[in-house]
Amino acid sequence: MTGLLKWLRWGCDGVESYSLQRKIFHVNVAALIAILSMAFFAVFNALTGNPALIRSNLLQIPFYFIVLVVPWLNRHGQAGMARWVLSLSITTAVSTNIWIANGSWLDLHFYFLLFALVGVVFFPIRQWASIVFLFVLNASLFIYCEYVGVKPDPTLFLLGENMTTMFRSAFVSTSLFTLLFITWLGEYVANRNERELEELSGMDMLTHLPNRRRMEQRLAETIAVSERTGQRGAVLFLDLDNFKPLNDEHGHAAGDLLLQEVAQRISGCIRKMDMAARFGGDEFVIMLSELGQEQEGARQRAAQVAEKIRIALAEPYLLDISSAGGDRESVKHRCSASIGVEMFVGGAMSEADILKRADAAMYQSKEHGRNKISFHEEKRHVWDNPELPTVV
Ligand SMILES: Nc1nc2c(ncn2[C@@H]2O[C@H](COP(=O)(O)OP(=O)(O)OP(=O)(O)O)[C@@H](O)[C@H]2O)c(=O)[nH]1
Repeated sequence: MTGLLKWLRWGCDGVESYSLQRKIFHVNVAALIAILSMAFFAVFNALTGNPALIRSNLLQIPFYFIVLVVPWLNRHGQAGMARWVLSLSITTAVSTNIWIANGSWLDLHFYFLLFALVGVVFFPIRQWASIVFLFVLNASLFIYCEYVGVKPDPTLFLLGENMTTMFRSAFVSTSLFTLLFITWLGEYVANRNERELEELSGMDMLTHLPNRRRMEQRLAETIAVSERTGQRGAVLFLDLDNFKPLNDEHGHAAGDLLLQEVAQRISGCIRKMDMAARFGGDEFVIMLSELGQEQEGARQRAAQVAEKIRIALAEPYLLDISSAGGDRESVKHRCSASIGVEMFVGGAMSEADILKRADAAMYQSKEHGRNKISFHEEKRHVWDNPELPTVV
């Protein structure tokens, strides 16, 4: 499977633009689909024993080789050539089949509809003339076959009625299914690229807060500074309580609005030198630095900020959302947060350990009835001291 994925990604590595990478990937995937479909129908054709269909199988042989060249061209930096080879060879393969054997009798020309549309998937939008050319070429071929018609080889009429219906349904449905698959694949890859970009940019696109990666980097830096200065810091792990019902009742957009409002309220409770990040879903992490060198004082300061945030988030939310009919309505919603806190000083613990402990403390808050703040208690967990039994 990884070998196949590597083959499908031939030519993508080293291409800077995500959009071009996507086009190259689609061309390789389409080449694979073309080869598999030709092979699939070749087996069917052979099984019928019909002379016209067997002749069409033989005529398709060169196209297997031509289409196989496509990923190879991509791999050698010839993405433009690969697009044209694929686009023209699939149209020619189907045309040959229609004019030499099938005619328009078996509805194979529905593939021209697919080819008319996939230009937009293969070519960058700025090459609009190529997209339009492929559209006009394939759409004209489809219209000609559908309304003027191409006579099939007379031996094709020897196929029984059932077999004819089966071929027709197969050609129409596989061409439409391929279109659906390629469109879905485009969406899937675009979404994945968006997530990757978000990750790289260090920012959460919904709330405009830093993301997990950025927070982990900053935490590592703060630990290093703390090692030098002896200044204590704290990590607050925050998870909203009963957030899911808001999504379920008023839709995802309402949930998004609430997350944005939560981000603003948290930002309003902390100093410029601190940092709040969205870790994903309804989880946020806040890092407080320079809380002083004295343990109890630092702990109290962290508790004050956590309490300020807890109170701010428990205030009612007025969400301005659109109803299904397009009207706008204001929804009043109440929501709270469970917070877990872990204190740190110097480099005794890694950033991953600190986050893990703050997360565990947050779960204590959930267990104790939500809308609570819990500090991570030393020696509570097995990983704190493997020699001690876990205290529950
Ligand atoms: N609107 C919206 N919802 C999201 C987003 N990311 C995750 N979610 C939803 O957030 C919910 C988080 O689930 P939970 O934390 O288990 O739900 P909860 O109701 O808060 O449960 P408790 O934490 O146990 O109180 C899931 O329903 C996700 O679908 C997002 O970006 N926007």
